[in-house]
Amino acid sequence: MDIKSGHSSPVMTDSPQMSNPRLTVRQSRPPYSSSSSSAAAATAVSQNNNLLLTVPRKKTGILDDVKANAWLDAMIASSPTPALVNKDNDATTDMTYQEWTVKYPSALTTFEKIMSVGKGKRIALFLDYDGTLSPIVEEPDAAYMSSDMRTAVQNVAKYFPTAIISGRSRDKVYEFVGLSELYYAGSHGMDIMSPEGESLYHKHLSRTVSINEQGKDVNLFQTASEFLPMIDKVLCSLVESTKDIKGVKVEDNRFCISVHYRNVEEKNWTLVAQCVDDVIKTYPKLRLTHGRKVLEIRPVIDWDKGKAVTFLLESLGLNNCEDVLPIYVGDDRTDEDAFKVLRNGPNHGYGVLVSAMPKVSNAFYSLRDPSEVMEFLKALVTWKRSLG
Ligand SMILES: O=P(O)(O)OC[C@H]1O[C@H](O[C@H]2O[C@H](CO)[C@@H](O)[C@H](O)[C@H]2O)[C@H](O)[C@@H](O)[C@@H]1O
Repeated sequence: MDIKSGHSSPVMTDSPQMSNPRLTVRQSRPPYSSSSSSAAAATAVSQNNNLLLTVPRKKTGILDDVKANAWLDAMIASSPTPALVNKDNDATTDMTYQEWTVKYPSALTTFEKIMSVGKGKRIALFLDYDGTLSPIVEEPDAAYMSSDMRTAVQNVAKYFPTAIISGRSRDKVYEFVGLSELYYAGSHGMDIMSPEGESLYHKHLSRTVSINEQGKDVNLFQTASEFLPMIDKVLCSLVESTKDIKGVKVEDNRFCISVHYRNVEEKNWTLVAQCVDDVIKTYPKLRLTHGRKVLEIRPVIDWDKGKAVTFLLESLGLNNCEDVLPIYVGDDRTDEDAFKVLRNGPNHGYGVLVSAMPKVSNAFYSLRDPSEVMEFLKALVTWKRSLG
C-alpha cells in the first residue's frame, strides 16, 4: 500500500565508480542499525500500552486515526509468522489453499502447460530474492540461500538470461547470490548491473555507466542517483528516531531504506509507524510501501520492479517479441508490479507467486515456497536439455 499517494496494492496481505565512487562503493555506513533496549526506552515503552501516547504531540504530530489504522492493518497483515502458518495449516486451510490454486495453479503441476507456451520461445527469467530464493528468516542479514539453490540458479542461467530483482541493495543481494553471470537489480530495480562483458541499454535514458571495479567490466543503470543525499539523511534520522524501540532494524538498501519490525513486539508497531511517519512526512519526494514485516521507504520516481523487468527485456533485445516468454518468480507486494507488467503489458509472460497462503495477485501461477522454486528451476533446465 502506498500510504503517501493513497494508492492501494492489489495484494490483500503481507502483505560510475570511476568518476563517482558513490555509485558502487558506499560501504562506509553499516547496512544495518539495530536498536538496543536501553533501560530508559524499555521503561518508556512499558509504561505506555497506548503507543500513541508515547510520542510527544508537540514535536512529532500524531498519526491520524485513519492513517494509523491503515498502517497497522497493513503491518499486521504483512506475512504471517511461520508459527501462525503452521497453527492454521489444518484441513480447512489446506482446502482453502487448494481452492486458491484453481485460480493460481501450481507452476510445478502445470509445468507442461507452461512449457507448451514456452516451446520455440526464448525464455527470460526474473527472480526475486527474499522469500523466493531464500526462506524468510528473523534476521535479514542471515537470509542465506542454500548451495543447492545457488546451483539451481547457476544451471538455469546457462540456458536462459536470468536476473535477480530485489528490494535489497545490489551489493548485498550480489553478496548473497554470488553468481557473476546474472543480471542484478537492487533497490527495487533502481540499481541495475549487467554481468561482466554485457551492456545495458535504454532507449529513453542514457544513464548507463561503464565501470571498472577490481578489473571487471560491468554496466550500471541507476535511476535514482540524485536521491542518494536525501536517502542518507533519512537513514540517519530513522536510525536515531527508532533506536530505543527494541527489535527494530533499519537497513540501508542504498536507494531505499527498510525499517524491519519482525522482531518488535506487536504492541510497539504503532510506535515504529509513528517514527517512520514523523521522518518521511517532511520528505514529499519519498514514499512508503509495505513488505513482509518491513516498511520500505523509497523515492517517488516512476520506477519499480515492473519497470526494471521492461528495461532488462529491452536491454536484452527481448521486448515486444512474440517469441519471448518472460517468467518472473516472487513472493512480495513489490513483485506485483512485475506480475502486472507481464500480465498486461506488451511483454506477455507469466508471474509466479511464491506463497503458502491464498493471496490476491497479478501472477498467473503459484509455488508454495523456495523449495518449490528450486524444483521449478530444475524442471526448466531438464526441459531445455530435453529439447537437445
Ligand atoms: O525484493 P526482495 O528480495 O524480496 O526483498 C524484500 C525485503 O527482503 C528482506 O526482508 C525480508 O526478508 C528478511 C529475511 O528473510 C526478513 O527478516 C524480513 O522480515 C523480510 O521483510 C530485506 O531485508 C529487505 O531490505 C527487503 O526490502
